[in-house]
Amino acid sequence: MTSSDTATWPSLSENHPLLQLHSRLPKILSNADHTSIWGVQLSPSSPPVFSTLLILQKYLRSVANDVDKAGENLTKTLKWRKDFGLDQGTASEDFGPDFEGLGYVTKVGNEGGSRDVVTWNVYGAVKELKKPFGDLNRFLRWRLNLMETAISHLNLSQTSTPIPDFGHGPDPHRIDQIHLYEGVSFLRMDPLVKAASRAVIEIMQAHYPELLLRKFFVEVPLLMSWMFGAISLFVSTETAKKFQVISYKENLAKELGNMDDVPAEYGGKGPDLRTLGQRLKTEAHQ
Ligand code: HEM
Repeated sequence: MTSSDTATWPSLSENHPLLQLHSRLPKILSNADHTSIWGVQLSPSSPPVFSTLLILQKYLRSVANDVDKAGENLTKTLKWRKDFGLDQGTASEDFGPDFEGLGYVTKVGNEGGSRDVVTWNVYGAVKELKKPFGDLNRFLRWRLNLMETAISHLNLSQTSTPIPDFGHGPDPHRIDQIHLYEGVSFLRMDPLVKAASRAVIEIMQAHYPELLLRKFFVEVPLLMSWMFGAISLFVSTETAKKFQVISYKENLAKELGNMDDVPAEYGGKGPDLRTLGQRLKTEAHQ
């Protein structure tokens, strides 16, 4: 039993959309033939389990409490997770040298005194596009592995922090994402990058609702700033509102609101990304 199983959700009226969606779980789970998501085992038991409500809340918030739509979307996600082979609890895959140095997960302290999970995508470090992007399926497995690792650090099955204000306040269980574009040397939209970014955007939109806190695009070369508008066209308005372009990498720490957990290269006082990423891994195993 986890601490989340015993935590109490703020009391809800009988007709609350969250309880309506919860009552549909047995059908959703049997239709999808899959019950796990982001480290949480969805449970239809009553009284409802805290971690199950946290997941349902995200699905409801992403569709303005439309219970039918939330149920449909959750069913699709669970089916997709099963097909994609997520939640199998196997040892983490080694993606080899083509992905070396391209992605990190760290934590950055926030104003509230806790720490936000952050994913770093160092796309500017890609020298040969074919290496990470040539095999779309392999790239997707790598990118989603980074996302799933970041989510695992939210400890959704353990937490007892509900979304404040009966689900209307800011969701504390979200992650920051940072794209580092320094050194990008491809001035046109390569078909491989186009295919990879479209596929990730689609999957994130369909299967990772309410998980993005903020998204930073750092050191976008002036000649490529048009790409921001072009790619943002495929993203929902709600998501695009969370985007921020940072022209000078030294300004990133200030925007993140933390010095100690951000590498000196990005205006902080912390060590490099490799060290910070390793630090989080060690912490998680303690
Ligand atoms: C050739 C260099 C580039 C590569 C390899 C690249 C790669 C990617 C990939 C793989 C994604 C999918 C989302 C993710 O992984 O989180 C993405 C998304 C995106 N990229 Fe880039 N990109 C490049 C250049 C740019 C530039 C110059 C801009 C301009 C700011 C840009 C803006 C965006 C935006 C707005 C998204 C959508 C974000 C989202 O919804 O997740 N990209 N990029």
